[in-house]
Formats: sequence, C-alpha cells, structure tokens
Amino acid sequence: MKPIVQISLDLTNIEEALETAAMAMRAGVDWLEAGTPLILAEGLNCVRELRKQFPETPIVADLKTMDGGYLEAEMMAKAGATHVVVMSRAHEETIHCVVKAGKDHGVEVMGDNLADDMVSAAKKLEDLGCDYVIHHVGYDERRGIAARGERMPSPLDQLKDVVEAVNIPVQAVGGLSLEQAIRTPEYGAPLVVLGAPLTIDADSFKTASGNLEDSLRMICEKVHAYGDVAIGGQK
Ligand SMILES: O=C([C@H](O)CO)[C@H](O)[C@H](O)COP(=O)(O)O
Repeated sequence: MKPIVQISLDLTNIEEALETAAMAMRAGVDWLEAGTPLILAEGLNCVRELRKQFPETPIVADLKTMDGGYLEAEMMAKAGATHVVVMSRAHEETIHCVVKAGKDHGVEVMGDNLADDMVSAAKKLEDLGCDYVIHHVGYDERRGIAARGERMPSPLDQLKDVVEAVNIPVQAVGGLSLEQAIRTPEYGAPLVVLGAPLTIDADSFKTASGNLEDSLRMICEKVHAYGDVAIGGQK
C-alpha cells in the first residue's frame, strides 16, 4: 500500500480547522481527520463543512465510538465521512454494528486499540472486520505515567508486534515527534498521522521560506517517497 499522510484537526473551531485543512491540501496531505475535540465543539457540521470544501478528500471522523455503533457510523457517513473509528474496548456487538454500518454506507472502519492489550486488541479488530488498526497510546495515559516519573510509553514500543499480528494497515498515534511519525512506514505502518507535533516541531523540517505549509509539503514528499509498504510485516 502507498503511504498516506493524514492530518488530525484536533482543533475546537471550524474556521481554524478549514484554514488548516486548506493549507494541508495545498501541501499534499492525503486524508483529513475531524479530531475528537473538533467533533465535540462543532458536531457533525464540521464533517459536513469539510466534505463541502474538499469533495474528493477522504475524511476520518474520530468520534471513538463505544456504543450505539450503527447509528453513530451511519450519521458520520451521511455527514460525509469516509472513515469512522470504533474502540477495541467497545463490546464486540458494537464493533459488529459499526462494521455493518460501514458496509451499508460505504465507509471504512478504523479500530482503535487505545487502553487495551494492544496486540490482541489489534487482532480482534481485524477478526471483527475492521479495515485498519489505529495503534494508539492515549494522551492522558502518557501524561499520567510521565507525571509519576516513569518512562512515557510510545506507540513505537509495540508497533512492530502490532504490524506483524495483523494483515490490515496500521496507523501509529500518540505523542510521536514528527520525525518518528514520518518514519512509521519503516515499521510497516503506512498511515502516517500528523497532529500536535506539526506545530511544535515543524522547525526541524523548516524550508528556506520557513513557513508551515512548505514544511508540511516536505514531510508529505518524504512520506510519499517510501513507495509501497507491505502489510502484515511481510517485508
Ligand atoms: O485521538 C487523539 C486523542 O485521543 C485525543 O482526542 C488525538 O488525536 C491523538 O492522540 C493525537 O496525538 P498526537 O500525535 O500527540 O497529536
């Protein structure tokens, strides 16, 4: 699979999200993500707006479904999402419902293994019909552990094991630096997601012009240059 660059719009207002999305599209980003805070702030109108402005672009609606799976997935699909997210911690029936809604409404399902036994959760998500695994170390988990003076966990710790355990594409997320995120295809994880680090450490990718759009363009070119990534650790 060709590597994909996704930008997570973890913002709290639609104007800023649309502006960031437009910049990301100009720079060569492949997928947009309506982040959880954006959906909370703006409801599914943010997905509708993104769909209106970017009619051809895949849009991930990161609602992190835990229950009521069919209705949530259906609502996101009708708003214009092409990808929805269900949690591995949800009941199996919920995951079934999201997968069924995905098939009925033509959207793909990303299963998120946040706060679960990561390798077995990834396998479960694949077995239940998810199209992708989001291998995710949570924001609160990372900060809580670091606050106790322990080493902050990283999605890279178990990324190879997760990639090798499944035959669907994996995305690693949670506290990765930009440099780490854009190297995840080297672990066999082709879906590169850029969030907070883009504004924090884009400096390391600064171009002569020094602007964020140019930095993002360089990042996209670098990721796309990997060429095909074999799925399931078959490299
Ligand atoms: O999904 C997310 C998190 O659970 C808060 O809603 C974030 O999008 C994700 O953790 C982003 O992580 P960073 O890579 O640290 O921006």
